[in-house]
Amino acid sequence: MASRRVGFCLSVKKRRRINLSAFAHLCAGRGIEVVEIDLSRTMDSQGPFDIIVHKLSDVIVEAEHDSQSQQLLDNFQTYVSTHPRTVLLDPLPAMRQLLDRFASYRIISKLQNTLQGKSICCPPYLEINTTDMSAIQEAVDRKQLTYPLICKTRVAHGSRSHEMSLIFSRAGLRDARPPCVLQSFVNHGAVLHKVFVVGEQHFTVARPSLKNFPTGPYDRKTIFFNSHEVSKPESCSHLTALDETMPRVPAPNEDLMVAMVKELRAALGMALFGVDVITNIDTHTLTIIDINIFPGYEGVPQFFSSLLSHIEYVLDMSHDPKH
Ligand SMILES: Nc1ncnc2c1ncn2[C@@H]1O[C@H](COP(=O)(O)OP(=O)(O)OP(=O)(O)O)[C@@H](O)[C@H]1O
Ligand SMILES: O=P(O)(O)O[C@H]1[C@H](OP(=O)(O)O)[C@@H](OP(=O)(O)O)[C@@H](O)[C@@H](O)[C@@H]1OP(=O)(O)O
Ligand SMILES: [Mg+2]
Repeated sequence: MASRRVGFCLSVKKRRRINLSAFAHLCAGRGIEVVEIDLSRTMDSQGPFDIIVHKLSDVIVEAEHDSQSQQLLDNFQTYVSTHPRTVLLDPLPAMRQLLDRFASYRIISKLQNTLQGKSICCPPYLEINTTDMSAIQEAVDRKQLTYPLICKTRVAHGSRSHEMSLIFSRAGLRDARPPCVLQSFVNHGAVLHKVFVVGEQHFTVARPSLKNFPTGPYDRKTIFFNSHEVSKPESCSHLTALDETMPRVPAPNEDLMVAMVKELRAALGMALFGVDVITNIDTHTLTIIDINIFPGYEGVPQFFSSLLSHIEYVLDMSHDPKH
């Protein structure tokens, strides 16, 4: 079998975390060569590639205000468009939707309609584009969003996108920093499930999450936090500590997760993504709070073997004359 080449285009942080040399070793046993792409060099000099696995979200976000990142992105895009036989995991337009929380919550809301009757939902939310306080207050009232509200930046990826706040009353709305999403906080017993998707497969891991709060509004100062302080495996924050007497919420139903992942894969047109779900402690409704591009897959020992099978599957399909 002729050797096949997989290019990886990742940030320094991601490369450090992922241990690419271990994956390269696994691939070598299947006649697949792994190449780390250096975006600052010409792509042609590093190719050819049968497939490119990337997480260009940082570069795309930076390209908005940085011409050097824009140049790197242009070079990458030129290579991709002049090499149509190179498969991209995942396609850039598909990935771009998830850089914008406005777009991703629209996708989740649609899914709620597609999976009607299956007890899956998206928390009620608003897209905020204005600094006009009275307009924000009026929109919150009109949409009947319940307090507390969680405020998330419109940009969904990159270091600044994880700074959030919990707003407890109308007065607290002044702490919202547009453009952002205001979303009703859903009590879920401080447990989050991360559903990590790799093509046809998915893996679910439990993580710490924000604790329950009494339904508002009430007079309390806005809490500012970084999402990575509350929902990483090692997170240990006063915001996640739950009262011992609180009943435990059931784990999400697996059939429901299968249906959710299938619909989302089709809706997104992506293979490598993560869905963060919580279970409403009152209604037991599965609630989708976030979708992430190429997440960390921490706690998924099968990630490498699963990624390799997916790459092989995609390459076989792309060489099959019937496709
Ligand atoms: N609507 C909600 N109701 C209750 N808790 C929520 C809600 N949305 C978010 N959270 C809590 O806030 C945390 C961060 O939210 P979210 O996943 O949207 O942030 P993120 O920065 O996109 O995270 P990630 O690092 O997974 O991309 C969640 O892990 C969860 O604990
Ligand atoms: O920090 P990790 O590596 O584990 O992965 C995180 C990833 O960072 P990365 O850039 O290193 O992939 C984040 O990406 P950015 O939003 O910052 O772009 C985001 O997708 C998180 O959801 C991931 O956490 P997880 O969902 O897996 O807990
Ligand atoms: Mg996210």
